[in-house]
Amino acid sequence: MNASAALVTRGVNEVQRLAINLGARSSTLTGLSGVGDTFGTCFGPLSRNRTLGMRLGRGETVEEILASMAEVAEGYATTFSLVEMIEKLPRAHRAERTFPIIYNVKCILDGSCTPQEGVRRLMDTKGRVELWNL
Ligand SMILES: NC(=O)C1=CN([C@@H]2O[C@H](COP(=O)(O)OP(=O)(O)OC[C@H]3O[C@@H](n4cnc5c(N)ncnc54)[C@H](O)[C@@H]3O)[C@@H](O)[C@H]2O)C=CC1
Ligand SMILES: O=C(CO)COP(=O)(O)O
Repeated sequence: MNASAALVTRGVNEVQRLAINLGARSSTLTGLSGVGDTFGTCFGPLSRNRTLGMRLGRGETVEEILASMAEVAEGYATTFSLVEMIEKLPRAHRAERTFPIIYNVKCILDGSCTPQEGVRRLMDTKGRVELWNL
C-alpha cells in the first residue's frame, strides 16, 4: 500500500508540474479534477485504466488487452500525448528525469520495457526533496 500511495502521489505531482508549465493553476490539480479523478481511476475496481494496468502487471501484452477490451482505457493514448507535450517544453532534455513515472509508463506501454523493469527503474530513482519544483 505504501508503494501504491507513493506512486499515485508522485504521479499527481508530475501531472501537476506539466499542467503548471502549460499555464494551469496548481489548485486545479489538487481539487476534484486532479487528485479526485486520480483516486477514481487508480483505485476504482471498475476503472478502465486500472484494469489495463492490472492486466499488464499479470503478464498480458498491451495488444492483447486493448483488443479484448470493449471499453476505451483513455490513459493508453493519453500517455503518448503527455510525452509529446512534455517534449515541447523548455528544458525537454531533462524530461525523463523530471517526469519519471510518465516516461516509465510510456516505456511499458510501447513495449520497450516490462512492467517489472519500469517499476524497478522508478524504485532506483535517487531521492530528492519532495516538492522541489512546484
Ligand atoms: N467516468 C469517469 O470517471 C471519467 C471519465 N473520463 C474520460 O471521459 C470519457 C468518457 O467517460 P465515460 O462517460 O465514463 O465513458 P463511457 O464508457 O460511459 O462512454 C464512452 C462512450 O464513448 C463511446 N465510444 C468509445 N469508443 C468510441 C469510438 N472509437 N468512436 C465513437 N464513440 C466511441 C462509447 O460507445 C460510449 O458511449 C473517457 O475518455 C474517459 O476516459 C475522464 C475522467 C473521469
Ligand atoms: O479516464 C478516467 C480518468 O481520467 C476515468 O476512467 P476509468 O476510471 O474508467 O479509468
